[in-house]
Formats: sequence, structure tokens, C-alpha cells
Amino acid sequence: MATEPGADCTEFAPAKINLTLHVTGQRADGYHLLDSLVVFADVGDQITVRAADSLRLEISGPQAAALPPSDDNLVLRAARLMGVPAAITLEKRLPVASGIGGGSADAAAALRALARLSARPLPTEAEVLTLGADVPVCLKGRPVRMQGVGEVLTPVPDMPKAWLVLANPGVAVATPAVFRGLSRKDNPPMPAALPALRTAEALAAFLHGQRNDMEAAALALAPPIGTTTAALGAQTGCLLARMSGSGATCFGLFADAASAQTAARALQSAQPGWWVAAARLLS
Ligand SMILES: C[C@](O)(CO)[C@H](O)COP(=O)(O)OP(=O)(O)OC[C@H]1O[C@@H](n2ccc(N)nc2=O)[C@H](O)[C@@H]1O
Ligand SMILES: Nc1ncnc2c1ncn2[C@@H]1O[C@H](COP(=O)(O)OP(=O)(O)OP(=O)(O)O)[C@@H](O)[C@H]1O
Repeated sequence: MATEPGADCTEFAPAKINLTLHVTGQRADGYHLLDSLVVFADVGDQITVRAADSLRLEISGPQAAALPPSDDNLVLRAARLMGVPAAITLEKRLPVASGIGGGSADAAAALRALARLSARPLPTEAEVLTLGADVPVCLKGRPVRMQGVGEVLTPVPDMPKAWLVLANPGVAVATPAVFRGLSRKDNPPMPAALPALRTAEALAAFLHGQRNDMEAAALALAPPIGTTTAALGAQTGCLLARMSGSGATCFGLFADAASAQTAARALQSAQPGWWVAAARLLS
């Protein structure tokens, strides 16, 4: 049943983190084949939709200035795919073009909210993929092994309790430029079967043997990424520091909330210009 007339539907758009990102090949159309362990954090944007005669988008929140409302905003593209006119509010908290899927997470949250508002089904997987390679995984919103160009999704149900510190040094990185800068596109995938990852320490041990194959190319375009991973890795309790997606946001993995929060505070006071957030990994 559709939501009552006049009622708002709100959906959280969690940050997407690529704990690993292996680039294993390239298709004839130029898109890259990936093998990535993707998780979500309890920090993110928020989408609110309300029935209206025409489609409109208002953007507020601490990162709104970086995203002027334009017709090709992924939220509007998602709404056009659903075919539901609505007044949409995007509370933008995640830095834009930063490797944590903000736009993709917003698109997925908009699809969920508009499906609830209108009681219409979600678009097909193939249609969702037209919004962006990261939108299908963001629609899942739970730990997933992502393969293909982003459309082959296998749930990873046994993720441990863990916390993340996300840090962005304030440089926007364009995903296509990083793909273009890759020195190799035929890197090995993750093991066919992932090991049991019952604790944050076991997860870190596994991750240490894996990679983000986009990190070197992103670092060449945005050298502050190196400062960011080094600063995260130097924090007490940080089990692993790595870049997410095509950058420039990096994450530190922590076994408990207190160490993650202490690390985030220390990092933010050392680097007041950075965007820093402590977050729980959503399992
Ligand atoms: C790097 C990742 O963030 C990892 O999760 C994603 O693969 C990127 O996902 P996304 O930002 O939703 O990507 P899209 O908006 O579909 O594509 C942006 C650009 O990235 C390149 N691209 C993207 C995904 C992919 N598997 N191979 C690619 O080569 C393409 O040049 C494309 O023009
Ligand atoms: N709602 C949105 N939020 C953020 N960016 C958007 C949005 N809609 C469109 N964009 C555009 O998409 C581009 C990528 O932004 P986004 O924040 O999704 O990047 P990202 O975090 O690097 O994504 P990914 O990790 O999926 O590669 C930006 O250049 C921005 O102009």
C-alpha cells in the first residue's frame, strides 16, 4: 500500500566502503571488472520524499555547497527511473566525489523511499545499474562481495563487530581519471571462498593480504591520500588503513568504538580541514 497522502518517507543513505578493491580485467566497452568486499557505515546522507505534482530536489546539510542542484543529480535520475513525481530533500553529509559512494547511496535511498511512497516495485537490476556501477550494491546496503562491473553481488553475512574512522583530506577525485591511471588491469581476484571473519582482528588479517588496486593511481593524482592513510595507520588501535573506492576517502579499521572515537577526535584536531567521522560497520 502507498504511504498516506502528505506523509514523508525518509531513508538513510549510508557511506559505502570498499574494504578491498581488486581490478581484475576490462570489458570491451571499457568498464573494469572488479572483486571488492563492500561494507556500509552508520554515517551517511538522508533522503526524504513527499508526494508532489512535479519532481524537485532541495539539498541541505554540511556538504550541500559542494553539490549545486542540477538536473543530472543522481537522486533526480533515480526518481525519473521510478517515474514518481515527488518533492525530495537531500541532507548531504558525505563529501562529494570521495570514493564512499555518496551519489550512489543517495540514488539507492531515493529508489527505496520512492518505492515506499508510491507502492511501486523497484526498477530491475539492469535499470538500477544504468544509474551507476555502485548503485546496485548501495541498494543492498549490507556487506557484500561485489564482482562483474558492480552487478554480481554475493552477501557476506558473517562480518564481525568493527568500527571505522573515515578521513577525507578535502581533495575531490574523479573516478574515470583513476581508472585511466591504472598501471595494470589484470590483477588477481580475492580468494574464491572468503575465510571466516568473526572478529575485527581476523578481518584485518585477511584484509592485509588483499588490496585496493586503485590506490596507487589515486595517490598519483592526489598526494594527500598518502598523508591520510599514514595518519590513520598511526592512531592507537588502528588495525589497518586503506583508501576506499577511487579515493580520496580512506578508512581505518578498529575493534572497538572507544578507540575509533578517540582516533577520530585526534585526527580532526590535527587536521581541522579534513572531513573525519567515526562509524560502526553495519553487519
Ligand atoms: C570505483 C567504485 O567506486 C568501486 O566501488 C565503482 O566501481 C565506481 O562506481 P560509480 O562511481 O557508480 O561508477 P559509474 O558512475 O558507473 O562510472 C564512472 C566511471 O567509472 C568507470 N568505471 C566504473 C565502474 C567500473 N566497474 N568500471 C569503470 O571503468 C567508467 O569510466 C565510468 O565512466
Ligand atoms: N547526490 C549526489 N551526491 C554526490 N554526488 C553526486 C550526486 N549526484 C550526482 N553527483 C555527481 O557524481 C559524482 C561522483 O560523486 P560521488 O560522491 O558519488 O562519488 P564517489 O564517492 O567517488 O562515488 P564512488 O565511490 O561510487 O565512485 C560527483 O562528481 C557529483 O557531481
